[in-house]
Parts: sequence; C-alpha cells; structure tokens
Amino acid sequence: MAHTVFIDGAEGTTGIEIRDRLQGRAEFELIALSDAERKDPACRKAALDFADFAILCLPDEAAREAVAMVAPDAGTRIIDASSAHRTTPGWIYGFPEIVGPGVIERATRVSNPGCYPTGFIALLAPLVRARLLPRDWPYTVNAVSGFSGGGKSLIARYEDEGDLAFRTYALSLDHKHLAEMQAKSGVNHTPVFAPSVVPAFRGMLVEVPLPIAAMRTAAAPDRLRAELARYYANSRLVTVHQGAPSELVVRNGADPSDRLDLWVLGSADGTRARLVAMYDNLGKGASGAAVQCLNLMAGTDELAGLRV
Ligand SMILES: NC(=O)C1=CN([C@@H]2O[C@H](COP(=O)(O)OP(=O)(O)OC[C@H]3O[C@@H](n4cnc5c(N)ncnc54)[C@H](OP(=O)(O)O)[C@@H]3O)[C@@H](O)[C@H]2O)C=CC1
Ligand SMILES: CC(=O)N[C@@H](CCC(=O)OP(=O)(O)O)C(=O)O
Repeated sequence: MAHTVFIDGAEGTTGIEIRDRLQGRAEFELIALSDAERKDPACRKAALDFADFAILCLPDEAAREAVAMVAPDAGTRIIDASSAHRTTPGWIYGFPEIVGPGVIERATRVSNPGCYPTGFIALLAPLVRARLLPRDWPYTVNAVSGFSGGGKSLIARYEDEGDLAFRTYALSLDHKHLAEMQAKSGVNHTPVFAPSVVPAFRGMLVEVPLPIAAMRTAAAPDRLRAELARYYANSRLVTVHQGAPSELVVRNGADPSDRLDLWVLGSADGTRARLVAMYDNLGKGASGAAVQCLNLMAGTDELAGLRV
C-alpha cells in the first residue's frame, strides 16, 4: 500500500519541487489541500494527522505550529525543511551522508539542513572528525545563492527589480544558519559568514578559504582532498573532484539537480586552500534532500525521484 504524504506549504518554492520529485511514484500518495484549505488550521491538522509522512515547507513559525498540531498518537513522521528544528534535541539532522547509515531510516522527526549549511558541513565535518582540520579555528564561509533560496518573496523581488546584479547580506554578521553550521560541523567558533545572491534562479557555491600554513594543525590540501574522497566514496550524490577546474559557474536557467560537487583547491606549495561546494539550493539544499530522507524513511531506493 502507498504511503500517504502531506506537503504542508505545497504551493511554495520548496514544496513545488518536492511534489515534482514525487510525481509518478507509486510508493507515495500525495494528500492535497485546495487553495481555500491550505492555510486553514483545521484542514492542515486533519491532513497532518492522516499522513504517514508530513513534509513541512513553511516559514519557521508555521513549521513549529504544524508540529504542535500533530496528535501525539497519530504516528505521523515529519520532515521539516525549515530552520525551526535543526538544533532541537530529539530531532534527527536530515543529512544522511553526515549522520551515517540507519539513522534517518528509523527517525520520526527529521530536520533537513539549511541550504548554506549543506555545503559548509559537507566540506568541514568529515575533515574535522578526521582531525585533519582544527576544531578551534575561526572559519569563514563565502557563499553565493540563486534567488529561489529566499523563497517566493525573494523571487518576486528579483522579478520586480530587474537590475539586481549582486547582493551581499547578513551584514550584521548574524544569520539563522550560524548555530547549525557550528553545531553540525563540530567547530568551536561561530563562523564569519558572507552570503550573497546572484540573479540566477537556482544554484549555490559555498566556499571555505583555508590559510593552511597559519593553521598549524591543518593537513595539506592533497591530504584533505584524499580524505573527503574516501569519506564520500560510496555516495551516489556527492562527488569529490580531483584537480582544479579553471572556473566554477552558477548558470542562469540551470536544470534542477540533486547532486553535491566538492573540490579541495590548493596552492602549488600547499600553504593555502579553498574548500568549495557546488549544488542546487532547491536540490541537495532543500527539496532533493527532503525526498532523499523520505525515501530512506519509507524504505525505498534512497535516490528514487532524484536528479543525479
Ligand atoms: N528556497 C530554498 O532554497 C530553501 C528553503 N528552505 C526552507 O524551506 C521553507 C520553505 O521555503 P520556501 O519554499 O523557499 O518558501 P516560500 O515562501 O516559497 O513558500 C512557503 C509556503 O508556505 C506557505 N505558508 C506560509 N505560512 C503558512 C501557514 N501558516 N500555513 C500554511 N502554509 C503557509 C506559503 O503560502 P503562500 O503561497 O500563500 O505565500 C508558501 O506557499 C522555509 O523554512 C525555508 O527557509 C530550506 C532550504 C532551502
Ligand atoms: C538566498 C536566501 O535568502 N537564502 C536564505 C536561506 C534559505 C534557506 O536555506 O532556508 P533555511 O533558512 O530554511 O535553511 C537566507 O539567507 O535567509
């Protein structure tokens, strides 16, 4: 029998892309609310309680409300795409490659990684755990996102203001992803985070520059690359590239992708490196990650419905 799935926030940017990935899958039956019902608390509660799986594609506050609405004995298993529960005790972090095998499969409450933390944690966590990079270093993160990363409101802004060429933000040095980045990568200090948006619908480049020579306990770039390649060797979504491309580009009009591509770029003398992650904010950064977790929780092929 098919698993029932309710996407709360199904008409939003992340919700629509999850629906696209589930379309035509016989293992899942989608519960859909009409336009008149989709923000009605009673209709949402009924759908949340009925569903085998609820995927929350909502602003944080609405995601908290949704979790509180679910009857304790309903048995609904929840995947939350928002940042409401990413460091909340009792929630499993929905990053299969980082939490390891068998964890998400059994979980009842899964909080998916944020789009920027996905790249940062994919790059850093394995290297910090392997003691090839120090925990006790003030890491910096430079990142570029397509404008769909800001959901419907940022999409509307980019469509309305046709002249936005480059936008850097979080200029107060605060951002909702910082706690998650620090906690899930295992580093001691809050990173200095410089996010930005370019006028492409989707795509991300997340980079961690490393002044290796000044870090004392950091391994050489070749060793970092070899460890990441070993760590992700069995992953069908994550590729650790050898060598250095001449450039990495976020393209306007790129197709959806659920891949995660990683590079360790090193200077010839090994004293400096750039860790770089490239992916789709709506793929491994959100909707693809949610479907990957759903697949694991439902016991189907982990990558079914994903664009690899
Ligand atoms: N976009 C991205 O790349 C990523 C997004 N996320 C997270 O996923 C979540 C959803 O983001 P995104 O899809 O981009 O956002 P959108 O703004 O595009 O979509 C949010 C949807 O939620 C609906 N909604 C808002 N409040 C309620 C409510 N009380 N009850 C029911 N529905 C409600 C909105 O309705 P309406 O259509 O009427 O506005 C909208 O359809 C957010 O928490 C975001 O931070 C995480 C990683 C990446
Ligand atoms: C471009 C843009 O605005 N991005 C969003 C983050 C999008 C995302 O990852 O959502 P979560 O916060 O749920 O993780 C921001 O910086 O607030």
